[in-house]
Amino acid sequence: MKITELLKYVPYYKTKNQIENISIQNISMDSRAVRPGDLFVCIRGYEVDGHKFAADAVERGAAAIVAEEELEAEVPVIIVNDSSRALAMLASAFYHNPTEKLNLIGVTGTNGKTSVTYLLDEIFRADQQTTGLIGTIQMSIAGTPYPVKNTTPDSLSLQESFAKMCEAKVDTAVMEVSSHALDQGRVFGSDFDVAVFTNLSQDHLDYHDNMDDYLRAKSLLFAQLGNSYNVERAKFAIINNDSPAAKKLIRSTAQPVLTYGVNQKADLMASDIDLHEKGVSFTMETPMGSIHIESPLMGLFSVYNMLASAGAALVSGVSLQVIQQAFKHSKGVRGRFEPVLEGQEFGVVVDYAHTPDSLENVLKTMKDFCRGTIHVVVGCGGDRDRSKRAVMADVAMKYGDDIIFTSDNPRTEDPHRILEDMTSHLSSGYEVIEDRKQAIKRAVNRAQQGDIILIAGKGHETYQEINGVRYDFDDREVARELLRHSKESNT
Ligand SMILES: CC(=O)N[C@H]1[C@@H](OP(=O)(O)OP(=O)(O)OC[C@H]2O[C@@H](n3ccc(=O)[nH]c3=O)[C@H](O)[C@@H]2O)O[C@H](CO)[C@@H](O)[C@@H]1O[C@H](C)C(=O)N[C@@H](C)C(=O)N[C@H](CCC(=O)O)C(=O)O
Ligand SMILES: Nc1ncnc2c1ncn2[C@@H]1O[C@H](COP(=O)(O)OP(=O)(O)OP(=O)(O)O)[C@@H](O)[C@H]1O
Ligand SMILES: N[C@H](CCC[C@H](N)C(=O)O)C(=O)O
Ligand SMILES: [Mg+2]
Repeated sequence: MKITELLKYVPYYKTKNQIENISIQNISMDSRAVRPGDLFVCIRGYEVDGHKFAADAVERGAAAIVAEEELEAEVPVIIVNDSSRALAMLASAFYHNPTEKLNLIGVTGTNGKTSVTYLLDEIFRADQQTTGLIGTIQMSIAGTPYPVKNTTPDSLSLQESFAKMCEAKVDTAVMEVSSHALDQGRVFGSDFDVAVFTNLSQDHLDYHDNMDDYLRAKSLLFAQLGNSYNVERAKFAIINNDSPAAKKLIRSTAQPVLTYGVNQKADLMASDIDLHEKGVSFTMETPMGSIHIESPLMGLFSVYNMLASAGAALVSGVSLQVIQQAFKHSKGVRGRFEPVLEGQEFGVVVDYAHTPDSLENVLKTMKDFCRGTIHVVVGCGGDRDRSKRAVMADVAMKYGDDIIFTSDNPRTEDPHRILEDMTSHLSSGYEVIEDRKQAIKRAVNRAQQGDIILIAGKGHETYQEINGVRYDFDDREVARELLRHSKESNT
């Protein structure tokens, strides 16, 4: 492809050399993957500066370089203000702007992104559509799963995936959009039709300076809504009006907004909410009429997730009846309030709650039904937001009865230090068992009929990352094995 064709999509650049005759084979952001004829884009990263690898890329045959500074190179150098965002535009153009052909829904917020994207996928499949899904657990294109490295992929892999979706005749693609991705321009240039906001609470303060900065990153999804070349379809923002962040987000978009909620007046509202042991039921009032919802999903937070996905589905033209059926038959998400059933007399639930707010939501839901003791096994990840650790411990202490603090993914941190961060302000009433399997075992041994064990923080994860090594570890498998073992030793 001619480089000048691609550069039409980059709003501002300068170059010292002639580029008119240059064609490129591919685009690369990693010098190690450059092949002859590629365009190499230098990205200033968090670990290293990609500009350092320009010479390496040229040695491997790069036909041209995109950079944020003038570099000495034997090939043309195209200088841009922001190479991450330039890469996103180049990638979209290289794959023929695939998002213009998809109904693309982006979901952002601290908690509930994976849950809402899975609900939306269920709704669109119930509507007989071919779907694409991108998020924390995996990517799937027309039912075929692919592994992922990030919740939101880098812009190059993302546009390639969108192109694959177009080839597979995907009608609607639903994706999680993390605040990191928005900040780094990974979704820049993607033509979203609907942008959904779930909620904002404390997380990622290792990356964002403060909560305002975190919200500013989230607001970029709403600010870019409708900023593409495709003006044929109406765009919509779907916003949780019960969130204190709602007003700022509503003001950040120039597109029509549909609000949802339970407390504040909104376009989609839930009333007559019944949260019970087997799920939820409520009346959903929408601009298209009211409908009774029953679902096996647990807790008030699931009502919010259903309202968010109903809003996005309705503006995409799906009927209320299809939405109602999808909610009724929802299978839930792996590792999200997932029960582990081995015929034991108490409940065991594995959940991905790794923020104070999600832990509180899950524990509140359990407290409503549990007649016995609530055992909580929880830890915090290493190399991530330190300031949420003590708050998560407080939440566990407030709602749980038998608290065991343990390791999550320590990554490169000392697990002992993470546990210190969680507990140093507490005096008593908890136990620390660093080894996660032993911690789960302790809860299983102590649980009695009518109790619930919550194993929080790792959900669907099938590994535990310690010092750069990922060891096999699946909370669900570990719990299952321990439950079977305890049953055998009791018989
Ligand atoms: C802190 C962070 O967000 N890092 C992301 C970032 O990587 P980075 O800036 O560290 O990259 P780098 O290693 O410094 O490299 C800079 C550039 O030099 C290039 N390079 C490097 C070496 C070389 O020899 N040659 C070369 O060309 C690299 O290809 C890259 O283009 O850009 C990469 C590509 O997009 C991401 O994969 C990576 O995510 C890392 C793995 C990560 O853990 N990110 C987490 C914090 C994250 O993004 N999480 C959110 C979910 C959060 C949530 O909502 O819960 C997510 O979306 O996954
Ligand atoms: N709407 C919600 N509000 C608060 N907590 C929620 C909500 N939905 C789910 N949760 C809780 O948060 C946990 C994570 O949910 P989910 O995986 O859907 O969030 P996410 O935003 O995708 O997280 P991540 O940022 O890690 O990708 C769930 O296991 C549940 O405990
Ligand atoms: N997307 C989340 C994942 C956290 C999962 C938890 N198990 C941990 O390792 O901290 C994050 O990047 O903060
Ligand atoms: Mg997720």
